[in-house]
Amino acid sequence: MQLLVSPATIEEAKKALSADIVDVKRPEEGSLGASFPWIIRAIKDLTHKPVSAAIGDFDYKPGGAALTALGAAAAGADYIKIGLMFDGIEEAEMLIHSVTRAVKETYPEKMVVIAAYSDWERLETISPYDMAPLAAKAGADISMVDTGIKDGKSTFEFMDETRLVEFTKLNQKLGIKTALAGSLKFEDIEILKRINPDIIGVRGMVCGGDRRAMVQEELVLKAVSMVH
Ligand SMILES: O=C[C@H](O)COP(=O)(O)O
Repeated sequence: MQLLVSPATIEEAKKALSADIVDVKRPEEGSLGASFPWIIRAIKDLTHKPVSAAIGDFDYKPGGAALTALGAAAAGADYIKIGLMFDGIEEAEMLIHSVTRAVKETYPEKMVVIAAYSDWERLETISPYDMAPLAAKAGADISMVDTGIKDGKSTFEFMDETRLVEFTKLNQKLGIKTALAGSLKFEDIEILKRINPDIIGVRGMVCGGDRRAMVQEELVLKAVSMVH
């Protein structure tokens, strides 16, 4: 299991370099809010670790999503991560295909991460179970869940251990990796190890519990030591 930590600034990224993957995002713009290309590039220049970039909680706009994905890849992101903030299988298929093609045509080695939300029922968006086969079919690399509304409620409040194991196994069967996130806490790490996704993603945990605060280096080190 790898640890992905989401800093919002270059200063925070310097405190997150012990994570396995450094994930650049702009929390003010949403759960998977996109940052600026110059921030992604500057963070990429800080480290040899893989850098991930969130590109937004997207409405059904496949053209905009594809161009944004290519922009994040060109800025240096090794993982390009998009959230599906809409419903509809055909729409999701079109958007996932467009984003994956946009990245892979120019950067076949880069990873495409498709996220659906653990709180999809309250958001009325596509479920992670419906998203996963579409991500696998399009040739994306990682199927992810995160909370779409960041109100302190954790993914575990919407998907219990059984449902997260089901999601992880579905991805394994489809030949795609699994990432889990959404207000995860230190005390969840043992359960997460049992579920055994490929990646867990955190921000609030390493900000002292409040994702609007700053990433703290000692909490990143604590998370790294607990995960590995
Ligand atoms: O990709 C990971 C997310 O940034 C998780 O953020 P959070 O732990 O504050 O919910």
